[in-house]
Amino acid sequence: MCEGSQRVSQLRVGDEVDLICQSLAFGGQGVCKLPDGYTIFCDRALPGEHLRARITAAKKTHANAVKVASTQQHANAVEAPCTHYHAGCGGCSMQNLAYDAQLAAKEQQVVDALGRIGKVEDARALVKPILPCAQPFRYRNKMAFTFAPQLQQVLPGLPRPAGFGLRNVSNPKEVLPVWDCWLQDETANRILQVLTSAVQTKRGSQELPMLKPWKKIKGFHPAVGKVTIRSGLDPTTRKRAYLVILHTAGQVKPCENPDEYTLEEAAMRRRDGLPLAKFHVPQMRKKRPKALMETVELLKREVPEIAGILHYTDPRPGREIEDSADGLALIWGQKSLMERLCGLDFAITPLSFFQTNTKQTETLYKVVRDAAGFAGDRSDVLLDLYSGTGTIALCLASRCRKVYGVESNQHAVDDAMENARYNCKTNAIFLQADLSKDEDMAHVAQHVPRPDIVIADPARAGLGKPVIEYLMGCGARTLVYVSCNPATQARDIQLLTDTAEPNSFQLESVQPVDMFPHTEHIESVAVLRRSSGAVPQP
Ligand SMILES: C[S@@+](CC[C@H](N)C(=O)[O-])C[C@H]1O[C@@H](n2cnc3c(N)ncnc32)[C@H](O)[C@@H]1O
Repeated sequence: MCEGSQRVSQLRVGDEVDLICQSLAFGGQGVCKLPDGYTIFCDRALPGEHLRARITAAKKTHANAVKVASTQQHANAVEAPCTHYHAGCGGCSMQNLAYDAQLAAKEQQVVDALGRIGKVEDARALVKPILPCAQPFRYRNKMAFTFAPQLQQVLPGLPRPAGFGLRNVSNPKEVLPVWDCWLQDETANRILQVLTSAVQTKRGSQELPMLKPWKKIKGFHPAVGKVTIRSGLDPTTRKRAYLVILHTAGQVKPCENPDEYTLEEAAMRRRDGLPLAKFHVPQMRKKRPKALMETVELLKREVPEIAGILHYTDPRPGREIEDSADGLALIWGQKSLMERLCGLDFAITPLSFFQTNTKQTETLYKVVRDAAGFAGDRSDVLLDLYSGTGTIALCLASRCRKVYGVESNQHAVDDAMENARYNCKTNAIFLQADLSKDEDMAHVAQHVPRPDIVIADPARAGLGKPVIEYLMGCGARTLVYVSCNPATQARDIQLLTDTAEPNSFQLESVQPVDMFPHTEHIESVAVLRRSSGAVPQP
């Protein structure tokens, strides 16, 4: 609602308007409406908040805005604890909303998507109360920070040094300096601080690869200069261990005749009886920038918890390591970590997906386990679609006769097989297939026996047509659909529960789980079942 007399046609970029935020949209922006129904999506607006906002983009259908100030005290507003949030950091979107209110807003988004997109009539009754995260800060085991040759100015008159940070919510071209991110632990923040200090030394600023090579590349996008910090659990010391991955564009080539493992790492892993991760990471070439090696020494000295440092070069900005491992090179230490989930040990590599909130993943998997409805006599065949490194399939394997995982990323499939061996799950099989392709889905259907239970945990795009068609005909009695996007989940639920289809499922419940407090991200687990009469015969 617009409290001023401004009309849509008059809205221009830079205008300020008084609004009341009605709800949160998927993506975390506040939804505000003008009297004629025109929608303004406003960053950082809280549901129910009266605010003044500045228009940043005005289109025919809607406008975007940033909050300038609250105009009335909001009942659920709290003081955000993080300094960077106040400065406009885009890493969190809701730190100044009380955690209970964040949970209520996320739960409501799941209900709304199910009703509006999924056309589910009794959506409110089917959505269970959202499960909160017991540790709402410092929960992420992986964060990426962007490098900027000039960070955003913190105060007028102060210099703009080089460093690492996160994008400004209202001006994504600017990278805000970040030294204490409340989403990751203190050790990861120490790594960030050491790296920023390294690029601010004279030699560092001249030689470090994230500064140099990208300048030579036409059309370079600065997002390519970044650092990823990942953590896992050292199985021998039971302490957190860290991988640092420096991403740059450019031409830093690995040596021609690389060993698959550093001798140091291989000896260490053999001694500890750990699996030698299968993926191939060449050692970085001998001639390395001096500043880089000084930074490595500094990191090792200042943060002894670091287990390995890698370098990823990519001439195509924005491409993720998971898409192509070609440019990955080991600078020092080990190239993978371990993490413990539901009593099993998993290898974490830079090449495959791993859930970023380890503790809350155990809550999520417990929901999946309880929803699966096992026969109880270990007779079930379970199919885990979009299986990543096999974590769900392996956590449930002891309750099944056989578990199958299907995943498009070959590195993740290799990790899953290694994880199965390491955890002695001899009834687990993992296949590589691109589930968006009919021929790959047909191949899976041919090689996997009729499943009793299917778990599907796709990326944000949801299930594709080949998967929906397979699910309708596969005969499984239960489908547990884990989603990080309530909109695509609701769209798929409508297709899977279409009563015009003889083999359709019935939606039993949807359980939202808060995996990512203070951010807009929403995870939900939908349970769909078929009555035995509707199960197609093979
Ligand atoms: C949200 S992750 C879930 C992974 C796993 N279930 C877990 O809990 O760690 C989605 C996975 O789907 C995989 N994926 C994405 N597109 C795919 C496709 N078209 N076919 C098969 N797998 C795909 C990704 O590589 C990723 O590992």
